[in-house]
Amino acid sequence: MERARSRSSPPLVSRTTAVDEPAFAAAFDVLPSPRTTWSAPDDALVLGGGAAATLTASGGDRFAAIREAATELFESGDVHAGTEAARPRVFGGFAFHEGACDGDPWGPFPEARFVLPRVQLTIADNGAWLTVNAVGPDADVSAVEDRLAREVDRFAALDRRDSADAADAGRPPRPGISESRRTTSREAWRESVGAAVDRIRDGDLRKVVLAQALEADLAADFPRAATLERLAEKYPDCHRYWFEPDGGESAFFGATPERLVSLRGRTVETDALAGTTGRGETPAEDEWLAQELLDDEKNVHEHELVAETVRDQLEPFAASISAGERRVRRLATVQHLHTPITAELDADRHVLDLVEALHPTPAVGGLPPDRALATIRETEPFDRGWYAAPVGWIDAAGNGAFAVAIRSAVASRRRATLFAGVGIVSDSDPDREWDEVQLKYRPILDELEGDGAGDSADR
Ligand SMILES: C=C(O[C@H]1C=CC=C(C(=O)O)[C@@H]1O)C(=O)O
Repeated sequence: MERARSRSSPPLVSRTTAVDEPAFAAAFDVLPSPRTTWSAPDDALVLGGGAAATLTASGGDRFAAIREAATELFESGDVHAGTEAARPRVFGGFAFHEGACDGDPWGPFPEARFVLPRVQLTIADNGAWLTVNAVGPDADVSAVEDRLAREVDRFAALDRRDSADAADAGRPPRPGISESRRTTSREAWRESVGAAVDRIRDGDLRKVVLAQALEADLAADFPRAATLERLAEKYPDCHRYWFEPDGGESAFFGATPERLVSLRGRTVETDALAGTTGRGETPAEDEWLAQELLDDEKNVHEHELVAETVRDQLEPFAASISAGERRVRRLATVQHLHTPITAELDADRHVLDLVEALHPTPAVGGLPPDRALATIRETEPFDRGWYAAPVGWIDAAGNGAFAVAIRSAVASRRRATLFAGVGIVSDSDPDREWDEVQLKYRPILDELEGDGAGDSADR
């Protein structure tokens, strides 16, 4: 089993200065690969370019290995961050399970990979900040300060942030899809959902989340920055992420409504999110669908299995746990049942202890976890890679925030592979679950299909 390794060793030097906010696309395009973006509803937007340090790991102990490597990286630092949001953080993610990155399109993705950006633009409530980080032999204070001065000049020459309308007018169009292939035919889907339902009715399983993948050939080059901007406008209250492995040929990205866990000090916030319906054509229809979802036994059962399990998994770490009221979370393309859960820890912990304990929640795995995972591996004819796995950041104090990487895809210049899944319980109907998968492709598919599109891939 590979151990986590840092390609450089501490100490770390980090310098930050305030800058005028550039246009997102201009900043994204000027940053070197590997690029990272991270944005959460209650967090700053971060754009990272290059790697001052890269932590990778694989195997069953990948969470512990990354925790150790991050702790070592942050052990000794000479940091002038200027603002909290620009403090050194490593950004990245994990594979769904061991061996999940073996097949296409996951070749360039390790089973765990976190990057301390070399150059980082942070856009926070208190302004825009530019940071240069260096680790090991590069960690010379005057070299870092010189590099920061050069980066400040480079960023000062970029276009300023436009109004949303002006930015939209200047963006490349959506690429369009010339051809698409599914991993799973409707017939194969009916069979595997039917088999899962039988196992649930026999008492062998309680729930399993089965997913599909959709590979789309793009009719034009994938417009990376424009896609991220459009997702930000359409999904402002989702976690949005972009991770490039080495080489920058492809990237894993998405806009997920599901937080896995955030830890600040001893305060934990997490969500149970499961149970889905569509959006209505009118506000009244939306309300009707939301009420139907709240009253629907199958969806409430599917949701409660997640909420209960998240509470149970936090229990060993917590001095107290409280769950909010179950309600409907409305997104641009779907509505979900949502229960916010908070806890106070009984001792200091690293965020990765919680990530490891919670992943995979039954919103993306199932119950009992081992049997559900075995069912997923036997049933799904593709590798999940980082789909439905934890993505997020870690800081020097062991705080962090992780989201569940759903509503996601891997994209290269002319191809994208999209992933989406559904929770199967005893009264799941294969055709309704099929339709729900198609709804869950929408956030990414909407950004790929051409604007005039007769090229829809998911009907
Ligand atoms: C597994 C996915 O969604 C999960 C999150 C919210 C609702 C879900 C559901 O209702 O089935 C899924 O558990 C996905 O979008 O790929």
